[in-house]
Formats: sequence, structure tokens, C-alpha cells
Amino acid sequence: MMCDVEPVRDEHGRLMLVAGRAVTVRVPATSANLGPGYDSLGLALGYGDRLMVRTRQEAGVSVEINGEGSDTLPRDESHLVVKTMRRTWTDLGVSADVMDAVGLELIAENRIPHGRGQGSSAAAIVSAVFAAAGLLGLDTDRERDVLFQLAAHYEGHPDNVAPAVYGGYTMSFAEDAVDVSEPRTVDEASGAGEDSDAAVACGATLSPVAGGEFSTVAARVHAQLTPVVAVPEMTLSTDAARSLLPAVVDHADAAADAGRASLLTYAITQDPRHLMRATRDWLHQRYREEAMPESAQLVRAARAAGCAAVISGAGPTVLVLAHGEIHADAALKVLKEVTSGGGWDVFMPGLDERGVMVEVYRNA
Ligand SMILES: Nc1ncnc2c1ncn2[C@@H]1O[C@H](COP(=O)(O)OP(=O)(O)O)[C@@H](O)[C@H]1O
Ligand SMILES: N[C@@H](CCOP(=O)(O)O)C(=O)O
Repeated sequence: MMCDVEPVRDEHGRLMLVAGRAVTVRVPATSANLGPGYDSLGLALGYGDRLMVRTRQEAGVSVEINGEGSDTLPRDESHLVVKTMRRTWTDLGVSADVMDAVGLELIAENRIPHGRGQGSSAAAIVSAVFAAAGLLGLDTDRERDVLFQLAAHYEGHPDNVAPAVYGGYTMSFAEDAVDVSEPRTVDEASGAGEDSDAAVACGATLSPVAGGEFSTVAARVHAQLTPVVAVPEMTLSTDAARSLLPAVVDHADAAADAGRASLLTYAITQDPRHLMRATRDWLHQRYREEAMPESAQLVRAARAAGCAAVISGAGPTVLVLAHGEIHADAALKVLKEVTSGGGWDVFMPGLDERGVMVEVYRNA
């Protein structure tokens, strides 16, 4: 993090939002699940979104959107980034009066496609949480773990948020206190409209999130691992895809899935030759097939051709985890051939090892 601003506090010690600051946040696209790692495993991809936010004296909010969502997203308080920044400030103890008095100018450069299974909503939430913390003058590198907790809490599942925050390959899990027996939609999980006491700002650093729901471990990816994606024009919201999942799964399916998820961690970090067998899943893809039959068909065709293909996130993007240049070129060719009828964008996005990047500066 690059930062030349300090936290300012009121007479009660509460963090203050002040005019005349600016922040730039870069956040990568992500692919979650990776086959057997439903709601756990994630990979940071080598491209992403950029968000700039300025605070100003005049109250109110202005939003400029370039790229993805420029013709669909709202430009007011209901914009996901604006809502999430305000929620973050509230959770970090900034008073409503202070928040209302300071104006916001947002410029979003969006490259991650929306509703395609590459973590656009997680990227928006992560960029909002880190922008909000940066504008308060907090050291977002030092506070990365607490800010991860907040963002994962807002998103409701940690598997996209973790690689967006830390980069690389991430293995996330719910802490014991969380009841994961009922699948939740993103809206339920993000607690839209509810009061939240997720984190408290105290002293120079943030306290750990009260009852932090999720944790993660980030690992470096094997040098040969090369993602290839096929992105269709159709969209599928994550909430809709989650609503297709059963509340209970068969014990044998859970056991089979656990074996492949363990193997996948070895394949991604140590020996990519195991990727094909390591990317079988029993928990989500088959239940979602009806909502994205063409993606399911592409996964089958690519696997039949020897590519470790899975549905990326909740879909409908198809991801191949290739190993080495020759295999990646072959995977690219297979995906292009099968989708030659049109309507798909097939490319190699590369990987991101750094996660979210924040620069804060004075903007008098
Ligand atoms: N950069 C962004 N700014 C504002 N809202 C966003 C942004 N990215 C995603 N969203 C919101 O999240 C929705 C997509 O979220 P979701 O259904 O979870 O799909 P994805 O797989 O792309 O994360 C979009 O339709 C939009 O409402
Ligand atoms: N584990 C989640 C992942 C959703 O990822 P997204 O990129 O589609 O938002 C799920 O499978 O629902």
C-alpha cells in the first residue's frame, strides 16, 4: 500500500472521514470452486477492475462507470461499491453525520464481466472495503486480514473474496460458529439493510472481526499452472445458481468430493499433472446444469479432450486449468473449436499473485 494520509479521530476516538483524499484500488478477477472446492477454493486471475474514489467538501455522490456495467449499473447510493463503502465505514465506527457531510466521487474502470462466474461482485465488495479503509488513513496492508473478514462477511462466501484480497490460490473455510447447514443467497448473506457489528475500530489498528466467520490460507501457484477461460454472452446471477443447490448431499458424494479437493491443492501448488482427476466435483455443477446447458456441454467436451475443465464460480464461464504452455495452447484450441459457432470469448487471463492493491493520496 502507498499512503500519505493519517487516520483522523473525533473527540470520542472515532475514525473520521475527511474531504480532500483520494484512493485508487486495483482488484483481480477470481475463479471460485475450481471443481471440488465449493465455497472454499479460489484463484486470482491476471486481470481485474480499477476503482478511484475522492472525498470532497460538497455532500452527495457522483459515479462514473467505464466498461462493464456502464449501461446497467445505478449511479447513486444503491451502487454496490457506494453501499459497501458506507457499510464499511459504519462497521469501522464512523458516525452517520460525518459520513453524510462528506461528498464522494467514484470512477470505476470495470473489466470483470458481470454474472459470469469471475467474481465481479466480490471484486466490487473488496475494492469498496479497501477504498473505504484507505480513505480513513488506515494501513490496508497491515489490516488486510480484518478487511478480508469484513469483505467475506458482506459477500456471504469467502472463496472469491480471498483470492481477490491475497492473490494466488486460496483455501478458505468457515469458522466453527457459523451454521452452514442452510445455503444462503448473496442478499441474505450480505444482510442488506441489517445493522452490523462485524468489526470495531479501536486504537491505531482494527480489532479482529467479532466472531470472524471465515478464514483463509493463501498459497503460491505452481509455475506451470495456466488458466484458460471461455466466457459466454449469457449471464447467470450467483443467487440464481445457488438457489439450484440441494440443502443436503449424499455422504458418498461428500467423501468423493473431499478426496478430489485435497488432491487439487496438491495439483495446483506442487504437481499439475494431477489436475484432470483433481477437478471432479460432486457438490454443485450437476445441479446447476439446467441453468447453463451450453457451459455444461463445453466442460464435457473439453474434459473428453483431456482438459481439466470446470465451471468457474457459479458459472457460466468455463475454466480450464492447464499445465505448461503446450497444454494451455491445446486447451485454447479445444475451447475455440467447440465454441466456434460464436457467442464466446476464449482467452488466457494469466494469474495474479498480489491481490488487491491500494494507493491513497491527498487530493486538496
Ligand atoms: N464493479 C461493480 N460495481 C457495481 N456493481 C457490481 C460490480 N460488479 C458486480 N456488481 C453487481 O454484482 C452483480 C453480479 O454479481 P454475481 O451475480 O455474484 O455474479 P459474479 O459471478 O459476476 O460475481 C452485478 O449484476 C451487479 O449488480
Ligand atoms: N462458491 C460460489 C462461488 C460464486 O462465484 P461467482 O464468481 O459466480 O460469484 C458459488 O458457487 O455459488
